[in-house]
Amino acid sequence: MTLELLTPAEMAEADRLAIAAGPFDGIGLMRNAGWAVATVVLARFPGARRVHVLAGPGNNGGDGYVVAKILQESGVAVSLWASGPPRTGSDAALAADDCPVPTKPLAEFEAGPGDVVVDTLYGAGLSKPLASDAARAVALVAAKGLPVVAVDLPSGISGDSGAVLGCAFAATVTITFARRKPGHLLLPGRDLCGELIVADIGIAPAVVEALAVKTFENRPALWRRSFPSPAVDTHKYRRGHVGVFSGGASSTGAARLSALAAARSGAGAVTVLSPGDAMQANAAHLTAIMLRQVDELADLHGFLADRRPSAFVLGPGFGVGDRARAFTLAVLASGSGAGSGVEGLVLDADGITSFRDEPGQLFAAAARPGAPALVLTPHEGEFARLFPAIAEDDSLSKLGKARAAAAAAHAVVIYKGADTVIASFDGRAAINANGAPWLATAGSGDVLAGIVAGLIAQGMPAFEAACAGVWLHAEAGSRFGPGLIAEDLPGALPPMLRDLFSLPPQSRSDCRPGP
Ligand SMILES: NC(=O)C1=CN([C@@H]2O[C@H](COP(=O)(O)OP(=O)(O)OC[C@H]3O[C@@H](n4cnc5c(N)ncnc54)[C@H](O)[C@@H]3O)[C@@H](O)[C@H]2O)[C@@H](O)CC1
Ligand SMILES: Nc1ncnc2c1ncn2[C@@H]1O[C@H](COP(=O)(O)OP(=O)(O)O)[C@@H](O)[C@H]1O
Ligand SMILES: [K+]
Repeated sequence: MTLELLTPAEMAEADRLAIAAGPFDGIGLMRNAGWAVATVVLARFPGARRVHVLAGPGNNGGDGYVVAKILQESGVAVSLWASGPPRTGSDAALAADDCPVPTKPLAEFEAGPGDVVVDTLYGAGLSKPLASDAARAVALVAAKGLPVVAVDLPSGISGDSGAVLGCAFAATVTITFARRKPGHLLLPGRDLCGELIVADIGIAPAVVEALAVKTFENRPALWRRSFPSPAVDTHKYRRGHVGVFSGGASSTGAARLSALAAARSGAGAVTVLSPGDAMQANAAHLTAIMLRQVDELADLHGFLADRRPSAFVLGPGFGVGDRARAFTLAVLASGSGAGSGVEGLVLDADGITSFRDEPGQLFAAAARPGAPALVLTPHEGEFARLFPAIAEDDSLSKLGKARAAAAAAHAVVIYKGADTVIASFDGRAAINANGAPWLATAGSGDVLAGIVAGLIAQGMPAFEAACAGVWLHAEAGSRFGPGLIAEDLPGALPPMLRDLFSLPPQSRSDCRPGP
């Protein structure tokens, strides 16, 4: 499956370019779309008592007229309910002229048990909350529990953001065209699409390539090519060395979770950097992971000089304050970012919160030429602390917010949640969709931070490492399932890694480098 996600505007441009390039004109693409939908309706609902096609005023409605015609010609009982006539001269008007099924006003829509609804009210062109006739149809279908086949998107869902404008259908199956849209993966859109089918309607790959899309679904094909694989003659320090900062005596567990995850992700060496008062607690619980006392900046500089770490995690259980800020800025000041030295810093939890009053200090340090890559891993609350203006901007989707934050911070931002978005300051972004609610458990984020740092330490570029880490973490949680606690996650990684290494080598990556 292709990874590119097209915004509705990009999809409209793809339609335009495809029509210009041929062989299909607008009505040709619409007929292909209608056929794809009718095929799904016939295959999935062979016993439908009646199919109700709800047609809107735009080209989404145009698809509906094609579907109604094909279904009626296939012997299905069809009712066609329209919210209004299509705009004169549009492809939808051509489709309506060619449709033998009489239309009835949407405001009078009725349906009964055993019926199926095809939703072609609004797709990519949804621009405002559903009007009363459409909202009434949504409520009636929900009350009767009828299956809905949504075309392009369930009406009411924004293709850009996945948000519900007013109200929306909850579809059993959604058929979209050429490529998925962000609203198919972002919540609540993802949930309301039901099963998602991407139909080929004759838009050539070259058309999509011409759009130079920068938004992707996060799947292994996006980053598999740069996933670190140990050379046969490697040694442990060539596999990267991660330093994980521990909190004080009463909060050491989070750092150890990160450290274990970094080791499981393949880093050759991991050291927990512990304050003196927590050395005993850490020593009692570490085996393969190394331990070093770091109280002052001078201790950190000693570690940097002696052990040449390639990535750090700072934040889990660390405590909020001056010390977190000083260590963060020292790490960001240390790296060469060019193959030797510190390649990256994953700043999580308390590390993020420590900069709530002076985010500019962090962002300037990350923007310094040659600085290690900064990866921020905020959940919603932490995001709002570091990026309050972006968090409050209701015009931005989660995708837009993550992108804006990454640009502001000169960082890779992993905006966590059930629909985690990974965004880079270079404009690339990916939406993750393989997670499961079992991941919502204390310490789960600490493990994610460790995986990402482990991958960066092994030489994976920060955006790819962030995407790979999010995917592995989510996959581990989903496969483990009920009963998951954070301690289980590092140990659940090896089967995922084995699967990754058994994938055939890719000849190309779908992830274009940034500018
Ligand atoms: N030839 C083409 O351009 C093709 C278009 N396709 C279909 O065309 C759709 C996009 O068509 P459009 O751009 O016409 O967009 P839509 O059909 O989604 O709706 C746009 C129209 O509805 C109005 N509108 C938006 N939200 C409204 C609301 N809540 N209440 C009342 N009116 C509202 C807009 O002002 C506009 O007139 C796609 O989703 C896809 O289903 C496909 O058939 C493929 C080919
Ligand atoms: N409902 C959910 N579905 C999928 N993933 C989730 C869900 N809720 C949380 N997660 C994931 O679990 C992790 C929780 O991280 P975080 O909130 O930092 O927890 P903690 O601070 O306890 O470690 C994140 O990676 C997040 O994306
Ligand atoms: K629709």
